[in-house]
Amino acid sequence: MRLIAVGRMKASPERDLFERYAGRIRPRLDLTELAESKGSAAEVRRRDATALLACCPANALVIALDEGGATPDSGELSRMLERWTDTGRPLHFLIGGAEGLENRVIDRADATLSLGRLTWPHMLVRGLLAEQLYRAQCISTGHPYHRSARP
Ligand SMILES: C[S@@+](CC[C@H](N)C(=O)[O-])C[C@H]1O[C@@H](n2cnc3c(N)ncnc32)[C@H](O)[C@@H]1O
Repeated sequence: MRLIAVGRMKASPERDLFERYAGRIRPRLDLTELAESKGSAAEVRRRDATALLACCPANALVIALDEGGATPDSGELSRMLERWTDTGRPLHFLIGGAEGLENRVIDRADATLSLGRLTWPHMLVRGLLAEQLYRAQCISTGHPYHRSARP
């Protein structure tokens, strides 16, 4: 599994959060960081989109992180992750930069995923995603990390 994200993360609490959970995911979640683009908002979105898409091979199953994407609960995400994994295609998760994702990225994506309607800082989204992927795997394997009080 690969995460492709705009921006280079310095040593920070956000980086610690990402590494804590990314290190627990199997197979590991590899990170590709892209340099922040410069220019107008539209140029930044276009350059980010070009760079993100260039990292996705034709056979990749692309999941774009976007506020307007699908909003599964953790159990549903667990089942989605199982289905994506079962395709045998390499999973590529994409996180945009400060200007968000151009429509080209959404159009290429096989799925979109929202972490809620609130806009999160893109560096924090990495850690949130890694935690949810780890949680999804724990649900699939019955690991007690995930506790659900709901049916
Ligand atoms: C700071 S946000 C960009 C906000 C931008 N104004 C927009 O409308 O997309 C940077 C990136 O973080 C991710 N992101 C932020 N909040 C998110 C959320 N609630 N769900 C999923 N992804 C999110 C998306 O990939 C987004 O492109």
